[in-house]
Amino acid sequence: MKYYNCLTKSILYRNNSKQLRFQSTLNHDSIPSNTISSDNANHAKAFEEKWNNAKPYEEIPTIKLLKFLRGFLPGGKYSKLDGVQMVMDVKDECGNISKIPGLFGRDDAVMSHNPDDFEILFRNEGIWPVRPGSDGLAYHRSVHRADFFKGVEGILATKGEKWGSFRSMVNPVLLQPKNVRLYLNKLSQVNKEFVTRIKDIRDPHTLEVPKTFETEINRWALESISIVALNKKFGLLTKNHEDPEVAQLFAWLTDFFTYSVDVEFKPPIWKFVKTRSFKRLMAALDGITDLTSKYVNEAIEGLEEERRNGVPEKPESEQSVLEKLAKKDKKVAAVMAMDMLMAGVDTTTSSITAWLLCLALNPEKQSILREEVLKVLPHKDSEFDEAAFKNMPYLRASLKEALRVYPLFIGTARLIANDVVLSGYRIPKGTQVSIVYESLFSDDAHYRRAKEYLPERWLRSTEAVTEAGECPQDLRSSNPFIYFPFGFGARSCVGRRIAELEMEVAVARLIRNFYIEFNHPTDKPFKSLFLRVPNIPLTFKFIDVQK
Ligand code: HEM
Repeated sequence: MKYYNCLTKSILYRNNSKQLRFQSTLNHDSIPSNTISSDNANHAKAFEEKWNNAKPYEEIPTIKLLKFLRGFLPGGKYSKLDGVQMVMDVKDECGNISKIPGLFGRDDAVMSHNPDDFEILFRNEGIWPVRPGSDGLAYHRSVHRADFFKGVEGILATKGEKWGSFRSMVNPVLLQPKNVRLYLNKLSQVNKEFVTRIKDIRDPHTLEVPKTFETEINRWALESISIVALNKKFGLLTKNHEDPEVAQLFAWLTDFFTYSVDVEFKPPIWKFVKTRSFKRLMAALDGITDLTSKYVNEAIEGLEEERRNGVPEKPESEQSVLEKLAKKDKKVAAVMAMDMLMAGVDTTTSSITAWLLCLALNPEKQSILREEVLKVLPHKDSEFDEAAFKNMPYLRASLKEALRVYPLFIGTARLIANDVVLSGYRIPKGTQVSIVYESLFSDDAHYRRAKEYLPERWLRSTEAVTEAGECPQDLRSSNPFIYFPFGFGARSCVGRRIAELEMEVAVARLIRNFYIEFNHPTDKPFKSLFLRVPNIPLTFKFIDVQK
């Protein structure tokens, strides 16, 4: 009986997600035009009614301008809060939808915690969606270092058609699973080195790694992304782990995320007076630009020298993202490689930390994962077979669940491209709307047993997966518009496939080699800068798996 219940729910769930995909790629050309016009007319009428019945924009609960401003002064209530705490404080005061007053020339921003609004926002993000919140980076690239970035400001900082042409060039290289899997073996090599490094640095008695393990994960992350972006090995997990240039790069990346919070979320005084945070942000971005462009130039020169020396072009499977894109446009290739180095270190560091913590704190789930890994990696140093690697549902599910338990970002934002009604209020076209999903992830109203780490939620199984007879569908949210850790739509994370592959290859190798434990307090394991970063010493215990 349980089997049939699960089967039916599974079919319903799949239909639901198919519908979601269909709607998002809806091609009106394939629908008879008379259907479109009558559908459009009905839709317009229904919307007009909804709009007329909605409450005016001005009535959205808000915090009075002066009170809000005072909150940021020394001793004010926001002055000591991090980004997430501030967002939650506003939610406590105003409810599920609120309006953050615009200050110093910045527009008001609407913030919604209501999942019914999320779908409406994404359906109305327009052809070239704009995600606000990168003003500092955009200023750096279009004004401060216009000399360098002129005309090619990169994905993170560009808007409109220019962003569209950039993205359409990099999507086929970065997002196609076929292209990404080409890096499987190279990444596997990095992770064998990671295993050796862990054995070298762990305490021989306690088997715990030092408090500085976060830096080792940073090194793993940069080593992994530079293999993909530049086809370059820094050797950070072997002989070059103390590379001073790379240590400086990590410091600049930390500054980038730290000072971005002040520049993007606090009153933008920097638009009038260059504040200390603004100057430090520009300095960090200057450093990142100069160093990553040095790496990119070295990689391009290396390629050109090979050509000059008559070395035949490498097969697709050997080429880096830089090499593939350079064939289309050299400058785009260089800026994209820089974006990847900027966006691909702290993101994967925090996410793999989250995953390792979840597995360490849930040894029974770790054992299930190890069983699956043993089939694909029968020996500790076995290589990944692509077909077998594709068939690792528990690995994939356990990553998805880790990103639910400890999400990297608390939400995302868009400039809305049409008039819409959100949570019963009229929101005019052009308004900045942030959606915050993080508190929904840990809410039992949306996820049964929300506080528990249950990778089973994300399995496709048609059988009951828990002792209580629950199927995966019971454990997932019935609203498909709640869970999107990599964002949604055309402006979603371009590095998603790479990030997933890097982390999956790493965790499979680590779990094959070690039983992982964490025997220290984990009350607040992450703090919020621009993104979540580890907040505790990552003293994992790595015990060798014997066979
Ligand atoms: C687990 C790791 C990662 C997570 C959870 C993550 C998540 C995200 C999210 C939520 C967004 C915003 C999406 C939206 O607004 O709809 C984003 C954008 C982006 N991510 Fe990632 N990311 C990760 C790793 C990476 C990596 C490794 C790269 C480098 C290749 C990368 C490059 C980017 C870029 C360039 C954008 C901007 C895309 C655009 O605006 O068109 N990310 N990411």
